[in-house]
Amino acid sequence: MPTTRDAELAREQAYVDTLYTRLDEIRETTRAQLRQVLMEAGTGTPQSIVERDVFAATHADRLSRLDAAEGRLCFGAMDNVDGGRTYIGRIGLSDQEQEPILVDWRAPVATAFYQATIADPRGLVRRRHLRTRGRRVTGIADDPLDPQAFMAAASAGAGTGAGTGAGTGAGVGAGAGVGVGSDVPESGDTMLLEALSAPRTGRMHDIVSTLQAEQDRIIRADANAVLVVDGGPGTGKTAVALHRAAYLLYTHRDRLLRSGVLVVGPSPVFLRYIEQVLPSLGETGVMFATPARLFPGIEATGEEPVAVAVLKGDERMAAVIAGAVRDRQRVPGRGLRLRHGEYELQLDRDTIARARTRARRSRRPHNSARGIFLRELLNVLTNQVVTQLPKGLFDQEERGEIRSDLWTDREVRRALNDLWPVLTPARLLADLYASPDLLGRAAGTHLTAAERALLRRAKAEEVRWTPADVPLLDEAAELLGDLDEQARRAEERRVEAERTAEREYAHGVLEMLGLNDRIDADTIAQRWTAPRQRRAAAEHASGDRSWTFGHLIVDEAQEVSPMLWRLLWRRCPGRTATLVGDLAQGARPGAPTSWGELLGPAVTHYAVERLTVNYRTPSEIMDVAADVLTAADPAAEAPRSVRSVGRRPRVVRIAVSAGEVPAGSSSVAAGGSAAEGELVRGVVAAAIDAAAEVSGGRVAVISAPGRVAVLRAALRDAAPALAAPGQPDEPEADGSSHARAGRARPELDLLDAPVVVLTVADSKGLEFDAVVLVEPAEIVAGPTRGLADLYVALTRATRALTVVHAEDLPEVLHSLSPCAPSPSPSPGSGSGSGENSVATAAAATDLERVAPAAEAGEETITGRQLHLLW
Ligand SMILES: Nc1ncnc2c1ncn2[C@@H]1O[C@H](COP(=O)(O)OP(=O)(O)OP(=O)(O)O)[C@@H](O)[C@H]1O
Repeated sequence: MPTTRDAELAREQAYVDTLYTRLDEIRETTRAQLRQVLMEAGTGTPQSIVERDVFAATHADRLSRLDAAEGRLCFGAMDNVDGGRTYIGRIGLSDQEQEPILVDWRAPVATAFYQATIADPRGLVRRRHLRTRGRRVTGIADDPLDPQAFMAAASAGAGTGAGTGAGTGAGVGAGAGVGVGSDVPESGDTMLLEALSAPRTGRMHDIVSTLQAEQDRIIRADANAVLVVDGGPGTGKTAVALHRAAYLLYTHRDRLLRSGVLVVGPSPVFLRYIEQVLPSLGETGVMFATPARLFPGIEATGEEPVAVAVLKGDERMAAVIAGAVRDRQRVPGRGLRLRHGEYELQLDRDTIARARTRARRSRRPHNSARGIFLRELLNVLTNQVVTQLPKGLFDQEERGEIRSDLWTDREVRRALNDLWPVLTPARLLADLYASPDLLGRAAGTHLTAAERALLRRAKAEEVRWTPADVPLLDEAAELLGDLDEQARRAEERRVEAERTAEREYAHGVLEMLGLNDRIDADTIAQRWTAPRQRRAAAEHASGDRSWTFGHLIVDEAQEVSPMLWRLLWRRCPGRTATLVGDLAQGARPGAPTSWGELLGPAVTHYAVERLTVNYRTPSEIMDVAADVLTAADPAAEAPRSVRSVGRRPRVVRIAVSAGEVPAGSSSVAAGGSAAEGELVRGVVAAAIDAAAEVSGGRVAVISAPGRVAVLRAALRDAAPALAAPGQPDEPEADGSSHARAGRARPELDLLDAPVVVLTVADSKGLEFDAVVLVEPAEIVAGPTRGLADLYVALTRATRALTVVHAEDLPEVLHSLSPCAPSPSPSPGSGSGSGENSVATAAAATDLERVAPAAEAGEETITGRQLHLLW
């Protein structure tokens, strides 16, 4: 017998059917309009061509947004006090009479959907969530928002969590979730819990249907300011930042499509992890970059010791670079003597100094002020030649000839070039690192001798740029100015990139319209100028250092060094930015402890919004992580986990016979001692076990950098189906700095593997169903902020954490020690029991025979080179 709920489902299905029918109609109309525009020959007046291109771009844009809305087109509805109902979806739709039938989630009216609570119902009596699969409505969840209805629902569905005032986030109980057809009402919390408990796919998804009130407020905050979104791990900072980008592009579309939005994230793997979110929301006008790629033409893949990266990020380096540029504008103590043919010429110290002052006063960058300097000195030299000529006064034309003779004279030219050379940023920096004299003069009193020694590189040719070099190159470029040649090449690269992008785009459009056989992509790409403009923002940034963005979004902002901030503000001089981060996760030794300190004097006005609910890490794991946070900063507050999974972290201790040294980069690199072998086998077994536990989900093995290569190789041997085939063996076990040379970026495949081995730095911002954490003591003892790194590693898992160690656990992990209450997996966890792998048996055996570890050997994972410090 059909229930009320079945009737409700049928009613919602009918409405959703109407929406999809309308979506199909609009799509078909748009497709037809686009087809018509594309088939026009385009031989009219320039104005008509421009108009046609603008139409084409508008239709194509609209079509791609309509396509992106296909999945979960409508996900909710609001019942208003006046009896009306408003449906909320990924895009706005109107019927044939232009009456709205679906409201875009970003429209002002949709705010109530996310923010209404029982205490503040915002004119609503009920919020309804729709669960859909394809075009089918499979579930309904209601949040009653008027108190009487709430009481009624609460007594009808006691224990389901109905009416907890969804939108408040925390407090979702485990085990909620009711299938279709049940008469027990579901709430918005059920939907949230479902989303949070779903297996991870290696890619972040949009959260538009379950956004929480505190998140929504941030997304809709004023665009014209610097907004800091602060929050612990898993609080949705990244998700919020991306949804904010989509919101800003919707609200300020014209302005932001012209100038673009720049999103900076910590690593290529991270960018790959988030790349689908904005397209799934129908937005593409965003440029993504890692700090290593913010200087056009350079991909900074080198690595260097943490202390060097930290020094390069120090604001004093701005003065050093400025000093280096000034130092290359030389005035020799005794002036210059030159021979030009039969003429003896002389430039005394004062003359050169005067020319230099005049050039500097122009306030032009070095390479363009050079013209003034050279002109001054060539004039002086020309005069000297003229006065030595018997003929006396010369007219302008003859003087000009003398000048160009002087300039083509190799000796004269070399001497003048030496005084004020043409410089590229790369040349300036490479010379600086290679020469103690240059560095000494440039640094003046800004750096100590020990700091100068840190920057020193053996030979200029060996320079491989690191991420920390990028802001220095940019700083230098700012002071040096463009070389004509450089600018020309950059422009060529940009035009080529645009052409390729247009061809691909046109190809996609033709495929979509089924016009492949009637018109070719090149023809469209050539005549279609509007998309070129549309794509220009993103394309420009990779080839044009001077491009400025309309909005800047920085993820993991706590890692940004003062020098990198200088670069970022040059890219976004309007200072309209969303900066998301967590100071407690900062890896940089001596990192600032407040946002004010981190942002420095360049940003005097900013607002901080705090997210407090952890949507990722279950409470069983977060309890352990919270101890680490407290040890690092007793005043810090850990975010509250929104759910528990009934599974405590598992610990596998590898028994080591006395006398065997458990850790050490050299033994690790070489494949190691018997103890190392045991540890590696234990880790691989735990990873296989975890993969079985989260079947279909994702597992990360997180270790100190020195172990990554060995663990990857061992995993590939033991379980090739689980390891990514192309996993890079970086960073090198020997700690060499040539880690990523010449690779076709295989690290990007990492997210597609069921099990990946990562350093803490590479795992930043990512999440996995299960994490196997290797030798936490090594992570704590690393060259970055060890406790912060441990905190990051512990908070990556959505379901299961296994710690494998041979050394003693760090004191902060006391709750995991065998003496602490319930260290072993709790019964009924739905995991660990009865898995078919050897690993479970091995783990159990190891736990049983917790042998006293050998005295921890000398810590050898030291001075690791790290590429993630900016
Ligand atoms: N409202 C929500 N609905 C569904 N899922 C959510 C919601 N908020 C956050 N999540 C999920 O929680 C997880 C953590 O979010 P996110 O990665 O944005 O956190 P974060 O604060 O950036 O974490 P970290 O600081 O560790 O990088 C993601 O899977 C995200 O999709």
